[in-house]
Amino acid sequence: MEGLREKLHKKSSSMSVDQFVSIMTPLIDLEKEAEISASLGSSSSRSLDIAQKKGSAILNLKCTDAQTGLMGKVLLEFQSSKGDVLPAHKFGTHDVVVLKPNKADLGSAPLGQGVVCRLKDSSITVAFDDIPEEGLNTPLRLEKVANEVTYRRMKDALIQLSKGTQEGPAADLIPVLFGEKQPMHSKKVVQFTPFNKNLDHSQKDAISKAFSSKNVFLLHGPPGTGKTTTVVEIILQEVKRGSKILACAASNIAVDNIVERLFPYRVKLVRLGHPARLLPQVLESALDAQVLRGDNSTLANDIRKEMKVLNGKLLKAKDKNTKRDIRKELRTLAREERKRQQRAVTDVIKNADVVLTTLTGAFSCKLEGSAFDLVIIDEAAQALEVACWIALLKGSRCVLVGDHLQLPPTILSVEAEKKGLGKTLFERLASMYGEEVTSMLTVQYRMHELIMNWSSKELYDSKIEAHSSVAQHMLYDLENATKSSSTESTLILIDTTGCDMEEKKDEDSTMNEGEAAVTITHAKRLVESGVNASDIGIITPYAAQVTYLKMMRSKEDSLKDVEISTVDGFQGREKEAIIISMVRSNSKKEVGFLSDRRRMNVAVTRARRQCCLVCDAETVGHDSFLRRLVEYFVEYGEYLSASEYGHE
Ligand SMILES: Nc1ncnc2c1ncn2[C@@H]1O[C@H](COP(=O)(O)OP(=O)(O)OP(=O)(O)O)[C@@H](O)[C@H]1O
Repeated sequence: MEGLREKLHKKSSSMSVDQFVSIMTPLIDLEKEAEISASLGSSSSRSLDIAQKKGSAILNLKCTDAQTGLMGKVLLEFQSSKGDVLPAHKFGTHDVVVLKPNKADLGSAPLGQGVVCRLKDSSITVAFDDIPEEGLNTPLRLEKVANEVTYRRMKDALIQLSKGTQEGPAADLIPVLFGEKQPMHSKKVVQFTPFNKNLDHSQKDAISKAFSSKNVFLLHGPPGTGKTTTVVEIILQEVKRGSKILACAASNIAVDNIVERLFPYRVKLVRLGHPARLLPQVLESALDAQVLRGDNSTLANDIRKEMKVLNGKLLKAKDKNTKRDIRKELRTLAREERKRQQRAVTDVIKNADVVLTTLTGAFSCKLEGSAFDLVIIDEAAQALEVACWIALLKGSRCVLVGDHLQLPPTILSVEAEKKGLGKTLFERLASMYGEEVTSMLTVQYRMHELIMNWSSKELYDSKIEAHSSVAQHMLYDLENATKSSSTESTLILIDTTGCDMEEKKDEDSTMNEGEAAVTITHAKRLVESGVNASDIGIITPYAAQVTYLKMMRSKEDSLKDVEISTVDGFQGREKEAIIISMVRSNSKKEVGFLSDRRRMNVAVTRARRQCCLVCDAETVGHDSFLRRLVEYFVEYGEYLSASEYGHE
């Protein structure tokens, strides 16, 4: 019998479709407004210098390279006119940007619009559909534009959702995801012969549970436990059983990751999406590439050639009747060409067993009318629930993959955040149905067990175990690395308490110069002990500290390949050695958003062999969760005072 507590809990997490649609619709608008005002709207009266400071424009650029690639796209590379590191900015790969002459007014027409496809410290590469006709030899600027398409698609999905309860492929799934009907499973334990012979017991258990679920299954994957490995096996097994699958993730990189891992198994798959957003190694499986290879596409091409000849004849023709006949023929050919093109696209999608795309990409008109037996959503705990619905509406069964104990999606609008836009479907279902629909992966393949144990105890009921291949691995076991005072410990705490290293406010962020110096010194010592700079990551919760650390890194040649990022920006990644700069150090003992358990969970679990925490133990220790973290490092690691790192 279900207890009262469970019932109450379910009730608080469930709401009707109509409630969901009416709560979310205005929140999507709020978030769109927030994104527009964070980027550069044409009506913005702010000056360009402020825009650059805010990171939404990069001024004084020169075009340093032009190449064609990506199925006819033009790739232009830009560098700062002075040739140094680009100023701090908020541009990310896949962002939509416009190119303008540096001096042009804010609201002026752009030379072109494109998608960022590569970012380095000193250059940014953008993919344009066509090469801008002029102006490339003059000083230029790039502006970030809000991606309004995403919001439009989410709102359309909400409209479809409110209509779709009675009809459509997801008609039986929707009531289960809103708590109106119970999830169903087949009683039989499903046996299967794995394609991947190395699967561990928790991965196999999760996969058979996924097979027996008739509507929804949550694959809970704590850091390093092989979520993608498990997703790939689920896809392979489902294809073997004859299912047609839509596999999505919030980010392009996660989608490409699955595509790459499916390649060796020769699955019939197609990847939908803008070529500039795809990894080069998966371009061959892109829809555009497959359409170009199809018979219908060749026919469409022949028709276009014929039309060109007819257009030539039309220009020369004098007689009225001849002209009329040619026009008629052209119209027929144009219709035929369109039909062939569409058929080429439909053929590719119809023949594929697995269609892969981002969640917003699942809205593509190319999938209109397609229904899937299974929708798989990776990174589901990092995606807006509304975005998940774009994909979910196309299937009758779903598998959601993620970890709600890591960071949720970033919400720009404070109000939308407060009103629940950031609450994910994964989290909602996990609290509504719990173990009934969930399996957690429990063997991890990334971290030394000392790094893992803290996270396992604090967040995963001590259920995670380290695989023997990583449980004891040390930094000095890496090729070229030597055993030294810097490499011999798995956990290091460098305490800045009493070292006069106070934090400093910087506009809407916080930084700590003293702590940055200590952090850089530790990175240098690791490199001196033979650790590759590219195996080291420096992460910090604060954007201003990232900028300051990058500036310091630019003065140290040996640290060129050390990656520096916010914690949020490093989710999903890993490095052999991670140095965390916690920044907060103040007499009021304020710790701000450091106290979010999920953020520190992500930070610590990025490290494979060494995790070094640089912090003011007295300030951060004011928060009980952070105090336990510091105490853990003191007990199981090496404790050092920042004063030992001061003068290098
Ligand atoms: N059963 C297994 N046996 C051996 N190695 C495994 C197994 N499962 C996963 N791994 C290894 O663990 C690492 C992480 O796995 P994978 O790439 O599937 O996870 P991910 O989804 O990228 O990461 P995370 O689990 O952190 O989300 C990979 O190097 C993978 O080869």
